[in-house]
Amino acid sequence: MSDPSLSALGRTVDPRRIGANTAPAQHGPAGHGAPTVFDIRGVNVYYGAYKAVKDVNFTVAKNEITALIGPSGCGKSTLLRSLNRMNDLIPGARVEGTVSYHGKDVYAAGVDPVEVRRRIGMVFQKANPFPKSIFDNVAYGPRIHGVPRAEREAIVEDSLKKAALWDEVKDKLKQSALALSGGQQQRLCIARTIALAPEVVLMDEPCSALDPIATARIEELMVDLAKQFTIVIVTHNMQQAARVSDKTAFFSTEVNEQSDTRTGVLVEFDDTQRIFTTPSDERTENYVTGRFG
Ligand SMILES: Nc1ncnc2c1ncn2[C@@H]1O[C@H](COP(=O)(O)OP(=O)(O)OP(=O)(O)O)[C@@H](O)[C@H]1O
Repeated sequence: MSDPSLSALGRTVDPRRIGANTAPAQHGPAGHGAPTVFDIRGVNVYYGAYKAVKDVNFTVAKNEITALIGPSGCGKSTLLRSLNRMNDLIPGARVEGTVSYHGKDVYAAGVDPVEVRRRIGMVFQKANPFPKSIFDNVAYGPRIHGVPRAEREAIVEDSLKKAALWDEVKDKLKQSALALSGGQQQRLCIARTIALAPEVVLMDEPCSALDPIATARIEELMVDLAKQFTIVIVTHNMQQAARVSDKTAFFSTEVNEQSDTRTGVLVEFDDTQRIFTTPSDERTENYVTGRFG
């Protein structure tokens, strides 16, 4: 199991930890009272002088699926990327406040962003397999982290099984990943992410380019993966958030009249069921009932 204590975040990756199974845990109601993975406090994210999201506070519990929803431009992807320091790769992007992961600020001095991104993996909106074989796509991360070839084979099989793709590709592992369907490519990208034995998988609208059948497949997979991983998903699809997530964070935008800019704010964070049935904020109710957004 990946060492969740963040004392190791500044260290070079230990290849022996890659591919190690995370202990299965309960998903759903049994997850209540689960340990906190992220404690996000007073987070503001800027692009240059522009404040894209402000004063965000919520927690992410282990082995739960947390959905970030809200209208376009309210900062969902920006906030998601701040959880694993992916915004570091965007020139001018800056995070204020605290993103605490198992009690340690991921932005603290000495924390290695590469190790942060290994523990907190990410799946993007559009499947982005490398122009390599199916095997090499999944083996890539373990290979560059020094895992020996013999062990990589077991990791590839295990990751493809966890991503519910093994049965479809086990006889063509040497074929190009680019020949897979869109839904298969997205499951391959999930396999590639989990091959590094992360604890958390961040998903940025992972189904937006997929048809309803491929989407249903990924949704089933998410619920299954949450037994083993902690998942944070950005989705435009409210039904999807309602179907798969345990907790939902609803974001909206506030207009700054002087600068004529919009800044994302977290309106409400709660159990998904409550957000969709008895939200406490009128803005949330208007959004989930389709009156706004
Ligand atoms: N790389 C960037 N540089 C500058 N501004 C950016 C950048 N990425 C996002 N923004 C701005 O930050 C704000 C929030 O964008 P973000 O993509 O996080 O919102 P979102 O809620 O995920 O939107 P959508 O649902 O449309 O994907 C927007 O005003 C956007 O234009």
